[in-house]
Amino acid sequence: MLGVLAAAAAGLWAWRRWHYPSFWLVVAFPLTAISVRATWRKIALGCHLTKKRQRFWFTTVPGLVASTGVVRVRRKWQRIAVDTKPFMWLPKPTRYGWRVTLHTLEGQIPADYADAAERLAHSWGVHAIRVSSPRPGRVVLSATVRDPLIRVEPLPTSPDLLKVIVGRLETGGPWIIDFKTIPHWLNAGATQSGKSNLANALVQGLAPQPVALVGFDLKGGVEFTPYSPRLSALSTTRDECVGLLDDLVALMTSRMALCRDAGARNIWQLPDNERPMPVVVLVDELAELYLMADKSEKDEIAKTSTALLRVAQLGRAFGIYLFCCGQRIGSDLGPGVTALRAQCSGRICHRVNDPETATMTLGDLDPAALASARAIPAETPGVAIVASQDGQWYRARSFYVSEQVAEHAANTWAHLAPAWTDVVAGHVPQMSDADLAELLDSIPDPRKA
Ligand SMILES: Nc1ncnc2c1ncn2[C@@H]1O[C@H](COP(=O)(O)OP(=O)(O)OP(=O)(O)O)[C@@H](O)[C@H]1O
Repeated sequence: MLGVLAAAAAGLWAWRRWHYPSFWLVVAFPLTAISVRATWRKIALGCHLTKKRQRFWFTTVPGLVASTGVVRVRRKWQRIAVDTKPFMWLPKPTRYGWRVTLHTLEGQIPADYADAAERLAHSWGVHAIRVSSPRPGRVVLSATVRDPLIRVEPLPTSPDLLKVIVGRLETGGPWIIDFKTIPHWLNAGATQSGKSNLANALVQGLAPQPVALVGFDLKGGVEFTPYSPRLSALSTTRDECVGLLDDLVALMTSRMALCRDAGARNIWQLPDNERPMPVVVLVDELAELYLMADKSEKDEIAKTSTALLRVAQLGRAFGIYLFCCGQRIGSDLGPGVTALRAQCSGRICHRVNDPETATMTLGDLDPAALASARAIPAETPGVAIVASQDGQWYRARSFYVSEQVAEHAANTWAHLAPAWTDVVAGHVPQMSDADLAELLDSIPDPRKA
């Protein structure tokens, strides 16, 4: 008997160890679902999610004090106030845990459940609970049993232009940076938080696409110089930055004229053979563009700041996109930064040292997002809070892309880098849709690299 039990336990352990997804579905999830349903009343009470409602109560021993300790029962049938829990549907399994729909009680809003999320997670012993509301009166609790971002496996490359899969969301879905939907991005984080790794993932993803890449690297060029074969332009000093920004503004003005003459509102409405190549501008250490060593730099900084802001304001329609990285992106750097931040709807906040940076990067998001950003541990570089236009925020982690891998991609696809003078002169049209589809289909899968 003992031998059979030991063999069964060893079998279950091996099953869990070698094929967790099927073990979760067949063994662990049904037990978890039963336990979630069985404990809901007590947990809802402990998390203050119940409401008092009048109910008929039957007691076999009139005269005793009822279990709530409040009501003295005099008759067998009595109308008393009882704690009612929100109605819970059956939990459903997900890739990393489970989710369940609840009916809110009168006067409750999804924020009440979001406030209680941490208590719920501790009560059920899960990694995290996220709250969403698909429609009024319903709240969905999504539980992740284990942190899915401890280890992230690469995904296939995206088959679309200007779309790069850079990591995974905590939901298990891909973390996509899509410049066509969200043209400008801010990527903030303390040192060693994973900002450069994300930029590497972006370079690796964009290198095989027909886009012109431009780098601003005021860390003396240490970050982007290895990728220079695939960059059409790279500036590493303040002077070079001013010149390159002038080029970008001139490029934008000429594209504006092109669109106006063709009666188009943006470059994507132009015919195939006239559409210019999109430009992605990567900025590392944004603050350096705004820092003033002495007063003689004041005019130069004002010029840089205005040009960058113009690119951010008007670039979207004319195929110029920004990806700005920095340790601090605060208002103390001047009004130019605040205005630029307002134009960047894509926000990525890696681990930060001070709550202020999280607030500055993630803006007026849900306070839970700020708390989550501050709680990112140093042991998991690359984990970030990502906010985009859908108003939702997600925990996500970038794939690990070493400098060598990104450099290899930059060298492999160096022939796709157009000369900057040609881009500025408008001599680099975008490929036809058929050629573009063929090129994007030919990109090798990074999982096989
Ligand atoms: N997604 C990830 N998975 C695993 N390791 C990562 C990931 N992202 C970053 N790292 C590791 O964390 C360390 C710091 O990353 P990175 O250089 O990108 O940080 P950073 O924020 O750019 O730092 P700094 O501002 O000092 O340049 C590196 O050793 C890198 O290999």
